[in-house]
Amino acid sequence: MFDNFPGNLPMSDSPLVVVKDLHFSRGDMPIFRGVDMQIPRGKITAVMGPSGTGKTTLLKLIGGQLVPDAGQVLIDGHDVHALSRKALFVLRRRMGMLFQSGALFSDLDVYENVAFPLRVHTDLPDAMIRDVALMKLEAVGLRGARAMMPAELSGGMARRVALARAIALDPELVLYDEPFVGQDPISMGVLVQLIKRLNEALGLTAIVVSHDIKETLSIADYVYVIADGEVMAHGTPASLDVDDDPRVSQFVHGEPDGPVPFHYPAVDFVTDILATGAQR
Ligand SMILES: Nc1ncnc2c1ncn2[C@@H]1O[C@H](COP(=O)(O)OP(=O)(O)OP(=O)(O)O)[C@@H](O)[C@H]1O
Repeated sequence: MFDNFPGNLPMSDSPLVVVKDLHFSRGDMPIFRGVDMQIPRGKITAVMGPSGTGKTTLLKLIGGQLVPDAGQVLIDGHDVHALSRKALFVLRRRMGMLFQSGALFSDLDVYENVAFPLRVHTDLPDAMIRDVALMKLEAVGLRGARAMMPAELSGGMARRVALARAIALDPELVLYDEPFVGQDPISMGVLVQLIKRLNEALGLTAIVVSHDIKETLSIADYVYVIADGEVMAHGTPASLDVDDDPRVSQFVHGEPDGPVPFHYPAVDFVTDILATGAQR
């Protein structure tokens, strides 16, 4: 009876997430013009591309926070945008999200931040919540910091607590949006390894959106590069490294100059400067 309920976990080699001919616009600005992707199970897939290309938007479409104009996102065969609210809620429990803006609750200590999703989404007794929360904090190396308040944490520690919270419900799929942003090289290295280790230990499927090309490629099993509303390239890090498309090469090697423009589309600069009147 519940065979096709999104809470079920069929074992399969098929991709966990399939994005089919996705179209999405913001007002009259097209963001995606037919994006296709397959996110393999149990692997880390990186989504990269120039700034403003829609990577965060893509994660929100996958998570069901945004609705596409056309096309589909299938998670384990379930069309995310065709689900009832209840079924989407159940499906979301199988996803952990570590968003750039996903700040910790500043009035809850570290322990309560990690326990929060368990309290909201489960009926577990307190003793079990404690075990799970401490296990997740142990996994990110911060069991000893359980009584600290978010304001007392370094940026790296805060990101690790947010990660512990994101995996509190044992998600199958974790969406990371710029997990390394604002980190010093040491805490960045710690986070990179942590994401890799957690993925292996918990058999997670991860989608990582990041500008930190070197770090992300060092842990990614597969990479999609998106630009101009489309998938520009995809493959393993090694195959992209030797891709001779200059746009892919510019991106993968982090070169500032190349075919991928630095500027957001705008009218000609001189025309803009010479324009008169009060317009901005
Ligand atoms: N709430 C919103 N309303 C209108 N436009 C938006 C909104 N959020 C994002 N956009 C626009 O959608 C486009 C894609 O944004 P998005 O944040 O997905 O890009 P990104 O690739 O994640 O960027 P970055 O790498 O710089 O974080 C941008 O042009 C942005 O200005």
